[in-house]
Amino acid sequence: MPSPRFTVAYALTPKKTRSFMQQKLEAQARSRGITFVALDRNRALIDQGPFDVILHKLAGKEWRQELEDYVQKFPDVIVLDPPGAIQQLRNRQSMLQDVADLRLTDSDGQVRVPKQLVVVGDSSCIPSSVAEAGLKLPLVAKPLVADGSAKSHAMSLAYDRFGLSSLDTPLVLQEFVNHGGVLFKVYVIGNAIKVVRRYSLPDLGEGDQVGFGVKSFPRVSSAAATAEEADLDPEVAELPPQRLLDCLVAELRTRLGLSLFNFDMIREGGAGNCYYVIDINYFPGYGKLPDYELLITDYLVELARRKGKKLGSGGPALAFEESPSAS
Ligand SMILES: Nc1ncnc2c1ncn2[C@@H]1O[C@H](COP(=O)(O)OP(=O)(O)OP(=O)(O)O)[C@@H](O)[C@H]1O
Ligand SMILES: O=P(O)(O)O[C@H]1[C@H](OP(=O)(O)O)[C@@H](OP(=O)(O)O)[C@@H](O)[C@@H](O)[C@@H]1OP(=O)(O)O
Ligand SMILES: [Mg+2]
Ligand SMILES: [Mg+2]
Repeated sequence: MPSPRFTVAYALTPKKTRSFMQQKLEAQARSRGITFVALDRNRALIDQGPFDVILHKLAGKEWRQELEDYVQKFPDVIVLDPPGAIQQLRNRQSMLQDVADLRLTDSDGQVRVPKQLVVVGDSSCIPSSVAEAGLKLPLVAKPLVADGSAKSHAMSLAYDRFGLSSLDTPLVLQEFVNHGGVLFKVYVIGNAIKVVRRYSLPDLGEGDQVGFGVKSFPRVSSAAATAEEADLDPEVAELPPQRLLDCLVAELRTRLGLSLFNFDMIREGGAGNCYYVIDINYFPGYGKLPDYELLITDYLVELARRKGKKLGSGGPALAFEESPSAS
């Protein structure tokens, strides 16, 4: 009798499909009884399947409706993650609210969010709003909406109040926190947590780092280049305490209702135990994470176990295997 397989359908952008659906993931998953199936976006979702899991990162009301209809028809399907929960991360105000509410403080450190201000009105009011809110310059200006578009990643630094009114609204203005030029990307995959170091913006306010007006800056921390091997100051490079991360992740998983996300964390002054979460991303670039195929597969196997499915092996995890056989 053929061994039961666990079918994971995916609906991702072409860019995400390329970075995530690597051969090593498909091979690893197959060797443990899991089959990936690309959803056909030209056909109604409800006419496809059935599937055990739907992995997705697509925007739009239509897609959301399709998912809801599918869940009604197949209530046993696991949707990673529920669209309603993902929605919270698509706005940089609601994104950090759970971290702010958490007020996490223990013997290992504190976790905060930078002081921030949301401006939705005319940009001419930004200078007075900043003064009224008591925000300290320099500020990071971020588009309010984080919908994955290139525009939603267009960041600027405001060194002084001149030029603030030239910024595009709606936006979030966040106090810049000096952190030694390194940030920690904390990846969450179910119960698994992986932390990597990435280059970040240098500290501001010293020597030639003093700027004027408002300047845009590139996507410094999402580059594939990691700061893992770099010759960093050991204090700056020291990872956040594991216990603090465990506690933070457990809380965020519950509060956000998500199991696939990452967040950017910085350490104030590059030393000490005061941390800030500055960004949370749904279904981030796992493909850049070493051994991500093992972590994703482990999580899917765990989901199968929870569904009471005993998985048979689909063959060896050899990277040169052809596409998965039908279930
Ligand atoms: N409050 C802050 N203090 C200091 N540096 C910051 C702050 N906010 C952002 N940065 C720097 O700017 C970068 C971009 O900001 P952010 O992570 O919010 O943007 P993003 O486009 O959502 O990033 P991602 O590519 O991770 O989705 C951060 O990785 C960090 O280097
Ligand atoms: O493109 P990459 O692989 O770098 O992944 C990035 C991902 O883009 P993708 O979803 O198009 O893949 C981004 O998603 P959107 O906000 O743009 O939706 C965001 O999650 C980044 O934080 C990810 O970078 P990471 O944080 O993992 O370094
Ligand atoms: Mg970020
Ligand atoms: Mg982001």
